[in-house]
Amino acid sequence: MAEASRVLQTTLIPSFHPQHRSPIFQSLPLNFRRNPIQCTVSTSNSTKATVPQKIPWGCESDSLENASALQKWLTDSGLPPQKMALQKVEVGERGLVALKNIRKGEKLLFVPPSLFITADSEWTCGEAGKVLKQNGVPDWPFLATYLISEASSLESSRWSNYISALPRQPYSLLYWTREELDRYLEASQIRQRAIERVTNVVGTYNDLRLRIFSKYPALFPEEVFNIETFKWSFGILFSRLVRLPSLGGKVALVPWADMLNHCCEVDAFLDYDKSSQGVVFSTDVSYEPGEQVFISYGKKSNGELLLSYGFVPREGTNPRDSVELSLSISKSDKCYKEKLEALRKHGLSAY
Ligand SMILES: C[S@@+](CC[C@H](N)C(=O)[O-])C[C@H]1O[C@@H](n2cnc3c(N)ncnc32)[C@H](O)[C@@H]1O
Repeated sequence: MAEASRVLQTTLIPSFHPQHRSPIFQSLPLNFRRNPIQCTVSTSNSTKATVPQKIPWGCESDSLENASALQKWLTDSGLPPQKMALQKVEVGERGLVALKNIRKGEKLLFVPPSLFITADSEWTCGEAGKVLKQNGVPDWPFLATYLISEASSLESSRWSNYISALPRQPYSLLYWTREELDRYLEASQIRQRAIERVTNVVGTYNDLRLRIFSKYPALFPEEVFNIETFKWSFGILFSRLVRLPSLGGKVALVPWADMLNHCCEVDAFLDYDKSSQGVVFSTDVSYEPGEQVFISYGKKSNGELLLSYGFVPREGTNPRDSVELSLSISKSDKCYKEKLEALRKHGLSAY
């Protein structure tokens, strides 16, 4: 058997039929099919009674209640004056909106490194950070644990204003039940990747619990470090962590920059700018006051956007949307060689 896969320009995620919506979808506006589909479903009911069901920090995903405190803290912490403000928006619920005219090609943001959250950031609970380092915990689980630790430190954490403005439940496939993954992603290869992602997050948490948390219960109490808080922190990382090519691919949470929503039609990417020493992006379109400013999260299909960021762009607006199809040719096929050659001519790999 020779197999080849090809990326075709088509819609990846089957549309959600209102009759098949789970409770969260039922609360969406009636015109939800015209808007990007935001995807968060109920949390699992397998948690123990001692474990809190709701994350006690952060805010509702469309809430501006902590926005002014966030903006003040950012300014006090060295963020230069901005041409954008955090506001409610039509695409992405909250986002950055132009306050002044913004020219095409203009550099924006300038978030200084002192505001980045990385694996090198200082812990409010230094002992906990030391234990994770001693155990060689890799960046992602390290940062996920760091975020929970800082969130639970409340006002003592230097990130408290930032964490208070993060969504209490990020839009993420991590909150979908297995039944929902099976039902809504039935025809999509994203289904398998989503199942693997959920399994990895649960496995990572279990591994940390067995190897580290259970040995240091005073530093990592289960009421704080549990699967619900890990789903939250991984959901935040998946949807907000940026890779900075100019810093050797370092990953960081960059407060303020992470308030920018994605648009499939722009080509503007976050990166560290060595000359201004901050995270910036250059716009590739101009904006007038009141317009939402967008960046690109990458040239991703709808399925990939759903997998990482928990949303699907409005139907027909993603020129990068694609689906993988497997083609096969039987070796006993009389024209096996010719067909293989024809595939190769079209740039398709075969094995
Ligand atoms: C980096 S955050 C952007 C800021 C976010 N809107 C907020 O209020 O915190 C990424 C999240 O924003 C939302 N988002 C970004 N771009 C979007 C879009 N084009 N359509 C719908 N939601 C979007 C998704 O919930 C995604 O997980």
